[in-house]
Amino acid sequence: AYSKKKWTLQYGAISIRVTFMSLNPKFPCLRTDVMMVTPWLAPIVWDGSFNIDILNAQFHQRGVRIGLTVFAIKKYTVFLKIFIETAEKYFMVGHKVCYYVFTDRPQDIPSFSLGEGRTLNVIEVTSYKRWQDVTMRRMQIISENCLKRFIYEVDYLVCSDVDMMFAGHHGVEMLSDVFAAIHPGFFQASRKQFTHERRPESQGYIPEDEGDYYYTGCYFGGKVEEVYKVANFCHHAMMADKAKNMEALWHDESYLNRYFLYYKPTKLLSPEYVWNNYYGSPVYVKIKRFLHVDKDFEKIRSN
Ligand SMILES: CC(=O)N[C@H]1[C@@H](OP(=O)(O)OP(=O)(O)OC[C@H]2O[C@@H](n3ccc(=O)[nH]c3=O)[C@H](O)[C@@H]2O)O[C@H](CO)[C@H](O)[C@@H]1O
Ligand SMILES: [Mn+2]
Repeated sequence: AYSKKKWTLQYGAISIRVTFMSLNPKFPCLRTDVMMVTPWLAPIVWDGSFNIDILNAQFHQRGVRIGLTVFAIKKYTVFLKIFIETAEKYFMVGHKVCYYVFTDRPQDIPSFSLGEGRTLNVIEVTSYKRWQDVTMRRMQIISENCLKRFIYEVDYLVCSDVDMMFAGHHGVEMLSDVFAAIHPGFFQASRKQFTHERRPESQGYIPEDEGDYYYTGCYFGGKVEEVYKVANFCHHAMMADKAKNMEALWHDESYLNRYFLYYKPTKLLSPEYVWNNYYGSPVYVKIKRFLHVDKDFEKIRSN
């Protein structure tokens, strides 16, 4: 049942020919067309790389509680309905889930009928005039709530953009001490093409010859203690730049990438977990689990 095969692994511009013993086809937990592990041995989650029954049993045994944070500030409240409705269908089904909806318009949040073991908390926050500040200040609010609330209520946190809809399974295979998702526009890109912040004066700075992957700012998470460290770092980096009248190229996403360069994620999510139809349908992405909802930027970001 076992045979020797030659496979090619791709890491940025480097491709390596390797010989593997092929695994029992009944447990095909290996993909040979994509990179499945980082050079620091963190798994990269792709369809076909895990057995969900084993994982569910493990997480149920621990009675794990998962928080999902999402911000719906100003006009972005319109995205919430489809976000929550599709999360009910696909996000951590069968586990204990706590949604945390941060908004400046609590009266505009509809009520949802939720599955068993799932709750939704609406938390009122103040808004900012510039959309860039709205997106960046999420880090401050997340870090503060880690200490005030999340640490007492959940084990893991998943932090997401709201202009998204779930379209496929998002389960406990995602969870790890600290995880990040590869941005769908950059999983085949080389280091040179990553749109990191390149000004050395910025706290988001990543030198040209560094940077492992380009991570999206719209989806990350981990244990509450770890998410606290991520969010706290990003918020302080942003404030230090602000004091110098600077703002990193892609806002919170740039600071997040800087954090993960020196404090590597323990698990990576493939772009299946944050797809955007703008990038078409490459063969590697066999399932699009999470999709950007199209938006009229000018309309939705205007005050
Ligand atoms: C897929 C991806 O890489 N997403 C990132 C990208 O997103 P986008 O260009 O998709 O940014 P966006 O407009 O979705 O803003 C990020 C998030 O902030 C919240 N929001 C923003 C404005 C507002 O008026 N009200 C409000 O609630 C909302 O949760 C939204 O989803 O760039 C942003 C910063 O430039 C963030 O890093 C996003 O995470
Ligand atoms: Mn978004």
